[in-house]
Amino acid sequence: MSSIAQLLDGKALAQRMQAELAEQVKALQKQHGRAPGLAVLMVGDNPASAAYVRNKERACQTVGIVSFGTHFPAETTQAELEQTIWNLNHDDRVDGILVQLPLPDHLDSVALLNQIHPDKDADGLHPTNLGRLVRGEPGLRSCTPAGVMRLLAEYKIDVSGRQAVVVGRSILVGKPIAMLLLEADATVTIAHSRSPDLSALTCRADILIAAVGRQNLITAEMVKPGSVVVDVGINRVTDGTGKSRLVGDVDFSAVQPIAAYLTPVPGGVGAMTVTMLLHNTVWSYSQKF
Ligand SMILES: Nc1nc2c(c(=O)[nH]1)N[C@@H](CN(C=O)c1ccc(C(=O)N[C@@H](CCC(=O)O)C(=O)O)cc1)CN2
Repeated sequence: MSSIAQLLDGKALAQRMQAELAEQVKALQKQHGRAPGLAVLMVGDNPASAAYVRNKERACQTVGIVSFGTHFPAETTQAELEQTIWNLNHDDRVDGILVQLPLPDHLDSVALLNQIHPDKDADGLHPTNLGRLVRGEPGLRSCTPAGVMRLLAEYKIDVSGRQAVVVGRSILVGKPIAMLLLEADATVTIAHSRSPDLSALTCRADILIAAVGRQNLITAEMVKPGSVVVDVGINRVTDGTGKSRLVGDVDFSAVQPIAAYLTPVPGGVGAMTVTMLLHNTVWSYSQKF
């Protein structure tokens, strides 16, 4: 008899966490006389980025974080953005700063992220915070990877001593999630576009993290029966009728009868990303007192 994977419901967990954060923010505001503040820098008119930024601003409102939205035209220069970050670094009302990615091609995103003060680095992408992560020290953790770990913990999925395979090596997801899994005592393999025989690696995984951004990259044959499959992919596809929808990197319907746990897209990891950003902003604020 075949069973079906239990879905890891990121949307429900994100809602519960936001309710808790709202209580925490209310108490902190009462105690310290101001609410935490988050500044989101968006450059250009990428429609997906604009939607994510709107979601972030709405989520701030939900939990009582003050959001300082800054939307710049696509032709904004590196120097102008660096000046803005300098101002935000020195603004006492601002506890978290993030630069919505991707940026237009003429901008150097790495150089820009490096300008954010590490204590206000709400996305956890500054070299200091990535260094703290590697050293296992407290610090701001990247939102999507932290959301994955929170989701696994919620479902009491222990990764200690288990084989984890991360497919993808981005700074935003692949590398930090690998470090978080390692910190939680998993045996971690990072696979990428140059890894030969990807299936041989993924089939060994007790915990499989797909973070590439390619629809149906992970097929049923690539999944170990009874494993935990976490889909971090966000791919917008258009069907025959012209309707667009969001899918992950995992062939969901084929993998669902094989895995023990599986994250849906949407409603899985993506739903946790914004909540972890709010969590980071409140954490940065709390560190000041
Ligand atoms: N500075 C950053 N830029 C980007 C990040 C990031 O973490 N920091 N990640 C992505 C985009 N992103 C946040 O910015 C993000 C992606 C997806 C979701 C999300 O809620 N997904 C939902 C579905 C939403 C929908 O229907 O469109 C889900 O999967 O359930 C939130 C945030 C790239 N840029």
